[in-house]
Amino acid sequence: MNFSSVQPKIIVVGSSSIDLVLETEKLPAPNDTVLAINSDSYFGGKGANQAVGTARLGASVYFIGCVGMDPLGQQIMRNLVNENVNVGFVAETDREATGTAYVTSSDGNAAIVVVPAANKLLSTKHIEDADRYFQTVDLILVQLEVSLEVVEYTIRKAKKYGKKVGLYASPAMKLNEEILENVDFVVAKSSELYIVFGEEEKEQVLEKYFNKVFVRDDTNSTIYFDGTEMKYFRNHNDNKTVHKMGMGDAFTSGFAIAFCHNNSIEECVKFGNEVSLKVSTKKGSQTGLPRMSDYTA
Ligand SMILES: OC[C@H]1O[C@H](O)[C@H](O)[C@@H]1O
Repeated sequence: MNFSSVQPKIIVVGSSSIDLVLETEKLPAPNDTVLAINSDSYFGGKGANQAVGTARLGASVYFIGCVGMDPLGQQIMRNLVNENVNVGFVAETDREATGTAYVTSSDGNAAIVVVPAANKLLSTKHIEDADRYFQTVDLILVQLEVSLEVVEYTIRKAKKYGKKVGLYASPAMKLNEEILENVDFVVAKSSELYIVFGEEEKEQVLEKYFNKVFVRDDTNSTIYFDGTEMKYFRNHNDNKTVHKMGMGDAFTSGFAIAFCHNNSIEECVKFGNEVSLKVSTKKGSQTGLPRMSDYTA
């Protein structure tokens, strides 16, 4: 794994939120009432998680998102600044509250309900305002917690300037061919593949989008097709896994950093898995994200 001395520049377009996590003995079944063992709040949102993930790994990161003009929005802004993420393009709105995610967590597994709120007000105008920065960065990262219109607009702008784009296809939705053609890598969950790609079988999807689609499951394994054979890598440590939330964002962050440093696809996947494993050892989507010093010291 090679980390060149050139600092990668990344724009992350996406959501930010406060995650309210209720820990329970078991995830409640429909119509159940269960008691929480404890409750806590963490910084989250797939966009902000990836902004923090890539910044901790040494990138210069611009986050483009939208928060409410409320105390939670201020906390998110302060956290991003503390994490060395540039917030010059984060919009603040008085029309919606800051996004939140309600999480029930048991045995490390999480059931998440996202309230997009201010995140859904992120518009193509906000992306346009950052136009000149798109020309200067190495990679743009997007996920699906902001409007599809914004995601598509971002990808088109990135391509206009010949920039690389990575997409974490979560929460899952059907992606159109234009998106799939124009992104350089897509991270998707195994259990949601049929939603993102329609009816196609996993093998078919991976072969069609070889070296482009990376499918993960919650045992922290990643599978892809390299043009010749299926490749499968797994980093797992049952004893240390306390929290599976945020593993996809962490994988995407690690993959993105390795990609910006021009490593092979295999190295990108291995590093993504490693970063994802780290985040699973602490509660919260951002807490356990590793720093570049963990790898270069
Ligand atoms: O990917 C994990 C994230 O999904 C949800 O958006 C939560 O905010 C959580 O931080």
